[in-house]
Amino acid sequence: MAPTTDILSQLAEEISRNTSTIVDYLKSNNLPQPSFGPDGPSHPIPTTATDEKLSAARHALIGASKALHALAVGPAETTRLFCFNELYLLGTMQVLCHFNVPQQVPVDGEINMGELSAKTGLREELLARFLRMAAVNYYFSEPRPGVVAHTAWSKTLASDEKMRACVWFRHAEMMPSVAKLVEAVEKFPSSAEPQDAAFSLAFGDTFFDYKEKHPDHMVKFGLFVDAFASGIEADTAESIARAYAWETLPAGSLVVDVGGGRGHISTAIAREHAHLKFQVQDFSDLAEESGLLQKTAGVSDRVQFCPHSFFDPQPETSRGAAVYFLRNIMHNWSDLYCRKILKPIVEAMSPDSRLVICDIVLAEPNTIPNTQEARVRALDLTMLSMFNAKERSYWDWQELFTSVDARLKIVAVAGRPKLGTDSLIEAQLVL
Ligand SMILES: C[S@@+](CC[C@H](N)C(=O)[O-])C[C@H]1O[C@@H](n2cnc3c(N)ncnc32)[C@H](O)[C@@H]1O
Repeated sequence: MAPTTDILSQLAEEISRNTSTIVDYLKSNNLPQPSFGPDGPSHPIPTTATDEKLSAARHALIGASKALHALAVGPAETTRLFCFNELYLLGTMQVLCHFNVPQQVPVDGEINMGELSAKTGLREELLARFLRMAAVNYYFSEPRPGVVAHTAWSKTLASDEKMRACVWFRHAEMMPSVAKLVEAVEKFPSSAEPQDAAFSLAFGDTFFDYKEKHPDHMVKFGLFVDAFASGIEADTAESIARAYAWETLPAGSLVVDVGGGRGHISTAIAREHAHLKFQVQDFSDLAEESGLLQKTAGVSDRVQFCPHSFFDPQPETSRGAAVYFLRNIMHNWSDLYCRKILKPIVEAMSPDSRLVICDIVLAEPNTIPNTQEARVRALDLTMLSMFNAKERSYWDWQELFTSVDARLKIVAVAGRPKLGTDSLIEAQLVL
């Protein structure tokens, strides 16, 4: 039987209710209302993971308006026009960023198309076509024919190279990898090897080996990661420093930050918890930068860098540590390689040692807001296409741990509202 429920009105009501919550919040906190204009706020609804009511209203509003939009367009039209706009919007934004168009449009004024063409070197007729495609998607406006101005959206790209790196990464690395997904899945349906991932088929090298040979990609990837990690509900070093009971560890306890990069997370934790010592393990080429970071932060006496590959046995100096901490490491690797990373850690753990992993714990389908789930599903497939790796559910984590050592059991998981997308998964050798 054909559906009779008036779902459009239900969604409209949900939109109206959550809009009121948000508008009231903005008014009572004297905050600007969202706007497309160049002076519109870049984070109009300033939620954080801990701001539960506002965050829930925002997710509900986005989710209900997404559903209402889908129902209004309808299934056949959605499929007929599948990703049509998004594909060319991505290409358009990459062209505009490549020709430095966002930086050449005055942030609080206008410029005519001819002048902009001369400044950017992008032929005027092409410039106009790309700009008009961008403008129907809220990036740039044409207040009068032939005149260009910023919107709040395009303004985010004008002064922030990290934002431009987001466009670049999606276009230059994700799109070619996505185009190779069918080939990767057909040729290597159950491969655990990064060299069989879609990225490697597209670029002829694994993700990080390619970066090493193309430093320009490495730099832009770093900018992209920074932008991604600083968004609404992102997990900052500071939130991680507060999300775990670091204060309960005995004075002088050692935390080993495995694959810790320059050690920015250890530094943040060290600053808040003066009774702890840290060993940051990563490739030796990060030693200098790491030392500088610790010095600037005034924690050099408690945070030391140790060149170490996580596939090798833990050094003597870090055996029996209080905590082995791994942030955003495991989701870059298949189970096969995760076992190779965990084995030397487990061998070094004492019965009191904790393994603390900071990564996503995938929720069961349909148990979190659609917008949040869509984001982690996309992250999961990013891990597949870039590395042949994955995001994991609670049971995936537990199964992985058990496959390394039957005694390794999850003892706690800290997630929302203390953290945003990631969780802290704490495991111990339980005899
Ligand atoms: C996604 S980053 C995460 C860095 C850091 N944990 C953080 O949360 O910002 C992955 C890190 O793993 C490091 N890495 C990759 N292979 C490694 C290996 N075999 N041994 C040690 N570190 C490695 C990289 O150099 C990089 O710093």
